[in-house]
Order: sequence, then structure tokens, then C-alpha cells
Amino acid sequence: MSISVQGITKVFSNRRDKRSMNTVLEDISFDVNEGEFVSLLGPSGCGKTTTLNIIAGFLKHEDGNIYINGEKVNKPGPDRAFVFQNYALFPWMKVSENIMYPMKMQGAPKKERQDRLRDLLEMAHLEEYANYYIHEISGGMKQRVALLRALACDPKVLLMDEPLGAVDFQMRQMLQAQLESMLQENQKTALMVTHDVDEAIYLSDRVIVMSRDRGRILADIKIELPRPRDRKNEKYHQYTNELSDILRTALNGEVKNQGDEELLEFIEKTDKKGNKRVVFAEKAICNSNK
Ligand SMILES: Nc1ncnc2c1ncn2[C@@H]1O[C@H](COP(=O)(O)OP(=O)(O)OP(=O)(O)O)[C@@H](O)[C@H]1O
Repeated sequence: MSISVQGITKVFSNRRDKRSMNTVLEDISFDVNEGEFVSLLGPSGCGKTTTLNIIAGFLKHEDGNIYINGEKVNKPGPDRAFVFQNYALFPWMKVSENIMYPMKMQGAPKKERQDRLRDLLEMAHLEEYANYYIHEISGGMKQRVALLRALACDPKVLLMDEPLGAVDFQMRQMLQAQLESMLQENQKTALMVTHDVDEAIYLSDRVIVMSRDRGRILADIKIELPRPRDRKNEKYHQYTNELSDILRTALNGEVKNQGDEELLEFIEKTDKKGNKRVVFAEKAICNSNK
């Protein structure tokens, strides 16, 4: 199934002063083709989550339309599954019950639910943890459970808001590889919000970069690399540099304070093995608001 975002405008009333309005998105348009994995990248507050919530049908918008496979949608539906940043799992349920919850709500027969559960747990290497409660499993496992719950009803479209945001670097790379193979296996159309340039390149067919100027789309870049992706590939580095430059431009355009150089340093991080990883660091953006 494809997603088509056409001319979306979203205005919020200011949280502190209800009379003043904030146009977060203005006339935003893009498409995600069937089976494509697209990432939304951009500075904090540029409207990535708002865009995803509008597509999910969680938020109303002022203008424009969302089409799923050519059909206009304006409320949530089983065709679109959502993976939340903070997992949003049910702590009073076991891993298996969490995963099966959407199928149960849809009234799927018990046998079908059990078969699906077995397949999903196997796919994510979580068979041993089916009867654990959520507080008994690690952050990386919670992330996988949240993803399996989203995949349970076999949605055609997967919307993910920083699905790997809460796990450490090593776990994140492992989960990226797992997420990729799960999505390849299931042939999903996916739209993901991320701050992480490396993650966007590793997972996406296309990366869309948004700016804080009413969500304006700065770039829409096709990542033409074979899968699974090799971080050591020369072209992989070229994409990293290209996207970093676009983000730098976005930051430079937005950061008006002195000390910009210091802020920009936050953009590039190097892990213990010396691999460069580019992150659109939250801290830099926070500082820029001073
Ligand atoms: N319910 C709301 N009421 C008022 N303003 C809101 C609301 N939700 C979001 N905003 C504002 O809309 C803007 C965009 O927020 P959004 O969460 O979409 O950004 P984002 O790009 O996802 O940011 P981050 O990367 O930090 O998660 C921000 O200025 C935010 O304060």
C-alpha cells in the first residue's frame, strides 16, 4: 500500500498562550510507494512526529489530505500500525499477551493467534520470553515486542516514531539489522521518524529531510545501496556526508547564536571502534534555542 501526503497544513495553538498560533506544517507533500521504507529526518520540533500522527489519523489537520492506497483517510485504521517512541506496552500483560492484543481486539480465532505468535516470536528471537512481564525484559526486547505487536495484524503500512530511540548504540545496530530483515520478509510500506543519519541510511530506500521552517522539505534522497547495507561501503559514506551537509545547512540557517561551531560538533559522534556516526544531536538544538 502507498501513502500520499498532499498539501498538509497543521496549526497548533501555543501551549503557553492559547491565543497565539503556531504553523508547524505548511503545505507539506510527499509520497511513500508500496513496499518502500522512507525516513523522516530533521531538527527537533520540525514536525516529524506531527506528520506521522496525522498520517496515523491520531491528529486532525487544517488543510490537505492523506491517501492510503489512493483512499482518503482521516482517522486511524487497521491498515496502519504505529510503533511508539516509548514502546507503549501494557505492563500488566505478558510479552505474548501484548503481541496478541491487537489480534484479540480484531476477534481473530485462538488457533490463528497462537500460530502467528509463534512465528513472530521466532522471527525476533524472543521465544523464551513469551511468558515474561514487560518489566522483566530489557529495553531492546521491549522494542522488539512493540514492533511485533505492530506487525501482529499484518498491517500494510508501518508508522514508526523513533522506534529504536531508547536503546544503546550496539543494541541499536543489532535491532536495525533485525528490523530490516523483518520488514524485508513481510514486505511492508514503512515510514520512520529518526534523528540518526546512520540509521536513516542503513534502513531507508529514501530519506526526507524536514526543516523547522513550517516543516519545509529540504531534501528527498534516494539511497541506492544493496541490502543488507555495508557501513564500510564508500557510497554509504558519501550518503552520510551528503545528509550531514544538508542538516548542517538546516542548522546554520536556524542557529543565530554565537558559538555555532561548538553546536555543530555535536553532529558527529565516533563510537568506540572509531566508526563515525552522525546524529542530529538534541543537545545542539536545545542550545540553539537559548
Ligand atoms: N499538542 C500540541 N500542542 C501544541 N503544540 C504542539 C503539540 N504537539 C506538538 N506541538 C509543537 O509542534 C512542533 C512540532 O512538534 P513535533 O513533535 O512534531 O516535532 P518533531 O520534529 O517530532 O520533534 P522531536 O524530534 O523533538 O520529536 C513543536 O514546536 C511542538 O512544540
